[in-house]
Amino acid sequence: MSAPWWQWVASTDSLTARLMAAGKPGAFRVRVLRQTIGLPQRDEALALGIAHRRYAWLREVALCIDETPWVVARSVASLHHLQGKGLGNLGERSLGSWLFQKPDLVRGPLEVTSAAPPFNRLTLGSSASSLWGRRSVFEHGGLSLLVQEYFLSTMTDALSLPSR
Ligand SMILES: C=C(O[C@@H]1C=C(C(=O)O)C=C[C@H]1O)C(=O)O
Repeated sequence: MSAPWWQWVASTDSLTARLMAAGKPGAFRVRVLRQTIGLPQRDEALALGIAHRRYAWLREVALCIDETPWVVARSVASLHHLQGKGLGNLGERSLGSWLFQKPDLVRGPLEVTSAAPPFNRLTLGSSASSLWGRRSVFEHGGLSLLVQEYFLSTMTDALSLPSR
């Protein structure tokens, strides 16, 4: 991975904050693609240590600058953990803004992939392709939340980043 991409992919602070800083003021927006109760994929359940045939909270978003998706993300949490956390009302507010306010927040190790997002609808039907993906588990107040983020080729063009 090139050094400029490493700066993005290996960062452990809020990606929302980084994207806001990289775009023009006010240009950042979370577009919710899907938020639902559904079955996690097997690898997601494994990463969270939950049963993969148990329903979970799933949220898929595009993180956009000027309406162009730069990152697509899918987050997964067990329903049991979610109770009383108020995540259902998040809407188009960023999960990152919510998470990074928690004083007890712990982020597990990052796993990185060059594979495309395994969730089809996140390709958005656009010509953007995913260059790097990563995931980690956030822990806060008994909640374990798997956040998977895929960095799109649109960022390469907009920020003059290397091809990988
Ligand atoms: C985890 C963060 O939150 C971002 C916001 C998300 C959302 O609103 O669903 C999903 C993934 C993120 O990249 C972050 O800002 O670091």
